Amino acid sequence: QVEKSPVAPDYNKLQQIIDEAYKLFENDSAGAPADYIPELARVEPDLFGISVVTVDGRVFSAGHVEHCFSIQSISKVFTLAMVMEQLGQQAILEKLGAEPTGLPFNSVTAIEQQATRVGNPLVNAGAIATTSLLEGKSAAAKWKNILAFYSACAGEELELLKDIYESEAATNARNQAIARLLDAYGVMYDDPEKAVDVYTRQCSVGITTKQLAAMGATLAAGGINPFTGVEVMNAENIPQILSIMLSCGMYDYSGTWSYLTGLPAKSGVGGGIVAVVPGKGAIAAFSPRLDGAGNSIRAQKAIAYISQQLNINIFDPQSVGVE
Ligand SMILES: NC(=O)CC[C@H](N)C(=O)O
Repeated sequence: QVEKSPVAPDYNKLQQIIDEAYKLFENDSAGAPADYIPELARVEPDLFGISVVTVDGRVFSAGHVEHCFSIQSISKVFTLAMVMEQLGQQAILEKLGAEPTGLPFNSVTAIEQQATRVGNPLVNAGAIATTSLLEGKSAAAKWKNILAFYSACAGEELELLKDIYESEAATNARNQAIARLLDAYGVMYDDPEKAVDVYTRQCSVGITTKQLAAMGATLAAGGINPFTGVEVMNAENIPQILSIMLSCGMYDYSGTWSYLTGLPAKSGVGGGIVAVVPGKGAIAAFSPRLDGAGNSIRAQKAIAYISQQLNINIFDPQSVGVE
């Protein structure tokens, strides 16, 4: 039986584990970058970065952590946080739901099957519906609020990656079809075209692994950004947000991910993944090559390795993190 004591975390060991994860998976070239968005297919596939940000604002990194990549589906978590704040937890459950679809993130079949049509806010249908629920006078006002909120969560000013946005906007017929189908079912709460445009913009926000880890650490810290100390979201909503991340955040691989890591996480087809360790911090990783579900392969492996080495798993009553 290993003795666990509430001693100060060993930050040297944490850095060492991150370096090990980088070295272990550095030469792993399995998978392929997303190519249904032309600009994503042009990203350098060998990029690989890992960052950990703690709730008290310490940063630990390895690899290409300066590279700015598109946040993609990870944005869905933060727009959900905004809408939950505006409409409350019950409205999220009723209008969007919290059920994993068990189907790919852009599934139309899921819309036909799910009671709420969208299933949950972390698949494309649910995320476009979430964006359509956002309060705001115009699409431009909603987008401005989204960018400001994401920036507050990162603790730094974030920007739109124009090339990604234009490329995705020119090829997002499927998301437009999803929005129109939701409209036909009465679960689209703004003009479908405008909602898809705002959604496409939110997916095209550029972030580094450090900024992504800071966004996750804000969730871990009860809504307080660890760098700025600003309270950016309501702490009361965070258990519900993390619950949806755990059951739906890794697309139709969420069950296996939960089984392997016991950590709420969210991935994006840009190659980023962030895993949240409540009360402690967040682990973010980025690498463009994806598996069949759309999750970055090296980012998954790095986060799983780090969390296992640190003995962090929300279902483990002994889990105390770094010792
Ligand atoms: N899984 C993802 O990251 C998908 C996001 C992407 N913008 C899309 O709508 O297809």
